[in-house]
This record gives sequence, C-alpha cells and structure tokens, in this order.
Amino acid sequence: MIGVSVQGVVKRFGETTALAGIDVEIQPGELFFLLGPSGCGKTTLLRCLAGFYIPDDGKILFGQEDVTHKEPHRRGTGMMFQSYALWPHMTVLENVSFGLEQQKIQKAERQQRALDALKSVQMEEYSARKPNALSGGQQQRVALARALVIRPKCLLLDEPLSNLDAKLRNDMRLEIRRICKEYALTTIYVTHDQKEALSIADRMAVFSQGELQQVGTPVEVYRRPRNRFVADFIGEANFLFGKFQSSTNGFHRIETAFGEIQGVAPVGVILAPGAKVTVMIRPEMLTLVEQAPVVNAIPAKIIGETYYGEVAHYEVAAGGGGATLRVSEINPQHLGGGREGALFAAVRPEDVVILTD
Ligand SMILES: Nc1ncnc2c1ncn2[C@@H]1O[C@H](COP(=O)(O)OP(=O)(O)OP(=O)(O)O)[C@@H](O)[C@H]1O
Repeated sequence: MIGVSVQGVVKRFGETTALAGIDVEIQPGELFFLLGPSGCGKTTLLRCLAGFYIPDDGKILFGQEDVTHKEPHRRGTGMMFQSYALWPHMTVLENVSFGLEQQKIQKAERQQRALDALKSVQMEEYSARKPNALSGGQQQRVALARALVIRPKCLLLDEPLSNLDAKLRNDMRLEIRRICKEYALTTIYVTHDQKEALSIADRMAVFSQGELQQVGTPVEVYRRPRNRFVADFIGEANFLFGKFQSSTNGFHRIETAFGEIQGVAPVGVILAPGAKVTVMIRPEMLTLVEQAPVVNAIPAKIIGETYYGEVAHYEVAAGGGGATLRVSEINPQHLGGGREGALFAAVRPEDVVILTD
C-alpha cells in the first residue's frame, strides 16, 4: 500500500488553468474521490497521476517516489476509464490477462491471476465469452478485473459507472468499495455524482475551476461545508442572508429577515461583529412544527408539497417577506393539508452552518 502526495500541482492548457496549484495527501489504502462539476479539473488531476499529463509545476509522489515525470506504464497504476472498451475479438479471459502478457508473465501464472481477478468481480464463469455477449454491467466488471490483475500500487477510476443504469450503479459502487478494501488498494475515483462519493468514499476532495474547495469525509463535507459552493454542490441547501451578532457556547447568533438564527461556523472561521454571512440549512434538517421552539423558530406557511412515499418535499413561505424555504420530511404521515395554520420551520443550531461567502 502506498500513499499519494500531490504537491502544488499546476496544469495549464493555453489560456485555461485546469489545475491552479493543488495540494492533497491521499493515505495508503484510502478510497479517495475527486468530485466537482464538469470542467473543474478532476480528470486533469487523474491524468497527471496516471502520467498522461506532466504538470507545469508541482510534484506527485507515490509513497516516497517522485513520479512526476515517470512514463505511465512504469507507474504501476491500474486504470478504468469512462469508455472502458474491452477488445471485442478477445475473450473475457484474454482481455484480463493481456496486461500480464505485456509484463512477460508466464502463461500458467497469467491464466491463474486473470481467473482470480475475474473471481473477485464474480465473473469467472464468463471467462470464455466475448465482450459483446455480456451486459453493460458485466463488461464493467471485466474492465475492473483488467485494472486489478496487474496488482496496481494505485487504482485510478474515471467515472467508471457512468454507462450503467441507476440500479446497477448502486450495486457496482458497493462492489468497487468491497474490492478496493479487500485488495487494500489506494484508489482515486473521479466523479461528478455526489451520491457515488457520499456513499462509498473514505474522503473526498471537492473541486471548482481548478481549485480545491474542501477535503474531508462525506459526513464532514455534507454537514460542515466550508463555503457556499460546496454546500450547493453536495446535496440541497437553503441559503439565508444575515448579520453576525455574537457567540455563546460555540453557537453564533445571526440576525436575519426571519428573526434570529443560531448556528455553527466551519472550523477556523472567525466572525467579526456585524459581518455579513450566509446561513445554510439543509431541507431535511428543518421540521415543520406548530409550537415555536425556543431557538431557530422561522414563521412558515406551506405553499407547495410533493409526496414521494418515503419523503415529502415542501415549499414554505418563510418570514412574510416573500422568501421561501425547502423542507423535506422523512416518513411523512400525512401531507401539509392538516397543518394549514401558522407553522414554524425549526432547526437545531448544530445543523445550521454559518458561511462567510
Ligand atoms: N487536452 C486539453 N486541451 C485543452 N484544454 C483542456 C484539455 N483537457 C482539459 N482541458 C480544459 O481544462 C479544464 C478542466 O478539464 P477536465 O477534463 O479536467 O475537467 P473535468 O472536471 O474532468 O470535467 P468532466 O467532468 O466534464 O470530464 C476544462 O476547462 C477543459 O476544457
């Protein structure tokens, strides 16, 4: 197992700065996600790690070894890309063992290792088939076996599940996590799908326009986004504007158009009295109640509702000034019909994040 260290990596394409000085440490055996919207630079970083791009500045270390200028095939990385194209004229077994042939490994060992890799993705019984006789999900598994068979120091995955339907994607992402942990692989996984990252990542890095916005565990990034971009990109969020008043016991008091709201700030953020801030509240952290709670009572009236079975989404007019909030209710017993009177949207101060941008 090796760690991966990205130190001040810059990559430009003409006028475009795809990576504007990225520093990130990936731990040995970690399943680490690079997450962000289209064009933010995540594939460029993965390609720098694979050796397809040489950074204009900065260094990449695999363990203690500086690999910044090393050729791709000498880095010991296993890769699986969006277009995982298997060779159509080869059987599944031949596809998987091809990488070992290039490494001049003897036939008997090649076969055994390819079969072991196919077994780990539950595809050993398909070894004699050609790729066109497999489903999309099965082809994906074979592509994963092909990346694993060379026993990579580091596994690089670029949107590996983008060609699959929703159900298969769910199954395969759990499978990928199981395999990465079983092989104790340091894995770097690029996606723009936040659910994929939240559900299986050990940690993730959120990018925007070539810059790192936040690195953390899924819970840290979801519950304590560092800025508005992260809060908006990961999950749903309500944003309210306000002014910082004072703090007690780690909670900050913010004056807003809906009255006083109390919440927490990301670690290291210091607020000056009177500072303009954004209050971030996730829809499922709000509850609609009839009695005003002691803190964080936002006057609310339901103006729209959608029932999805396990969850109901409400749009509520909040505070009387024309502003609206989104509220999600898990396991709804009834829709808002029975609650037409004056309501309050309530939220615990520990679920409210105060942002400075
Ligand atoms: N070979 C290239 N030549 C010129 N510009 C490039 C090249 N590769 C990437 N870029 C530019 O660099 C920026 C980052 O691209 P990158 O492919 O890393 O984004 P991404 O986050 O992976 O996006 P996506 O999710 O759409 O694949 C974009 O503005 C892109 O247009």
